[in-house]
Amino acid sequence: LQTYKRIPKYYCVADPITALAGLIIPRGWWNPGFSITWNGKETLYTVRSSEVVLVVPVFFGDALLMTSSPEVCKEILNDPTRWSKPERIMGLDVMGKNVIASNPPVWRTHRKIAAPAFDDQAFSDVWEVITTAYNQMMASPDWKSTDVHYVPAFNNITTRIALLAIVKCGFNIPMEWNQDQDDKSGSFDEIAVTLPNSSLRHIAAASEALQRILREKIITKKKELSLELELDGAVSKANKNLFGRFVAASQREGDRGLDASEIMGNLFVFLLAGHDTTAHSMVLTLALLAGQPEDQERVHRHIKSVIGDADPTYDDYSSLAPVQHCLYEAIRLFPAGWITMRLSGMDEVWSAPQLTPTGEDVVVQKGTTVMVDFIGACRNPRHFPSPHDFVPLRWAPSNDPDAPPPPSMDTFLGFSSGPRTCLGKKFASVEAVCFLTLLLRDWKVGVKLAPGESMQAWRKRVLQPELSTALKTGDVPLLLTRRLKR
Ligand code: HEM
Repeated sequence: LQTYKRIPKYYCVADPITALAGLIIPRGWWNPGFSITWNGKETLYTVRSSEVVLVVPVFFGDALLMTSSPEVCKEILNDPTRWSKPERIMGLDVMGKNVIASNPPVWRTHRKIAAPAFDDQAFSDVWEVITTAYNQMMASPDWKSTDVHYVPAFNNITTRIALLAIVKCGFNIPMEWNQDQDDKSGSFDEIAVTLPNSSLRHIAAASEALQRILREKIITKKKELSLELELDGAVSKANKNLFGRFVAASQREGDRGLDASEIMGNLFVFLLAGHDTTAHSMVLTLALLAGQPEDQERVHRHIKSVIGDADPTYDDYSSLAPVQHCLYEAIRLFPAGWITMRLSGMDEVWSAPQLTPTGEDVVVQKGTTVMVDFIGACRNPRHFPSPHDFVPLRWAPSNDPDAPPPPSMDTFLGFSSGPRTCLGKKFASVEAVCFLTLLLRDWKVGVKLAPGESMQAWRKRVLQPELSTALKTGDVPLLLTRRLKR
């Protein structure tokens, strides 16, 4: 009641169930039942004619503000010192402090170590890993022997592809598409079983298996790096990835550097952040393209015009922009990182278009928790006309002088914004563009409708993501038909 009295009247008070009741339970993200459905999320703001919504808990917990205003979101995200991450989302530090679950100055140290690992060499490695995995997949009897292939859960395929990319390129640890999946002990396949199911109650289980695997690998890596430095005076190219960088930084700085738990903490969150997110974005892109054959044909023709029947190389990446547009449009509709929270370090006044129905500014008191709502911001109709439609072409510059310009990358918050913007943005884009290019070159992606079902009904039935630590799809069934080579 005290909180409620402080709230100016013009804020909308949201229905606590629609408005993410799970998050206001004091156990926060660790609430084992934490799982939020998609229902109503797209229209949360438009039905209230307000880009700020206040969530008032009915029984206990603090009120919190949610916003879909890209202008306000950017203002918040641009200043991680004034707007810190609240304790309640620090649960991701189960294995140790890390770049995601920390605030400045600790966050700055971790980010500085990790950022250089995302360079052109890493992206070119990602490209190669994905191409090899795709070709191994196509050579398997399942795929080779048929021209029409029904996959009941295509998300399992994209999940393995994404795991391969981060494990091989981020950690330089051997893993193959067609590795014997029966022998999982001590390998990343062991945790792959739990990781895709990354609701937080599964994370604890995954982290135990991962700790065991990583502890051994860190010891081996330390010995390897010491030997390299002794013999060559420098760390080899093979160790200039995330794993090598975190271990090398801890050795270099000695007691002042990262300890073993911080190395593990970072490797764990990179696996998590770099795995599920990209996997779901790739399968959602395919599902949306399956529902819009004209867009799929246009992209297929473009791919053929760039690479013909050959495998693409990393040099082709920038020529494959239409594929990237489909990915961005899928992320815009279903942002894998769907929300983040910040705590105001001082009193603030927000001033932006359509923040409130009356057009007034919003006063935010120090200590208020704000949910930066990436779903709301990515579907904000001021920036994205027809916000709920899949329109890959909106991202393409048009020759028509009357056409609206493509959305500015500055207001697209699918990968967040500011100094804490997603570190893996290009990694994810390169990985997804490579995989989608190969698949769309060779296969027409469609769906199997239930009797009497329309495409719209299929989309409504299948594309109902669950909002957990990341936005995730359920099983996405796809029907693939081989294209004839010309
Ligand atoms: C389509 C795929 C992806 C999407 C949509 C995505 C989205 C996001 C978003 C919205 C954030 C901000 C979260 C917050 O502020 O709480 C974020 C942060 C982050 N992402 Fe991604 N991400 C993706 C893939 C990746 C990949 C592949 C990696 C690593 C290989 C990665 C690593 C990170 C890291 C380390 C952060 C934290 C950055 C910091 O706080 O300084 N992400 N991502």
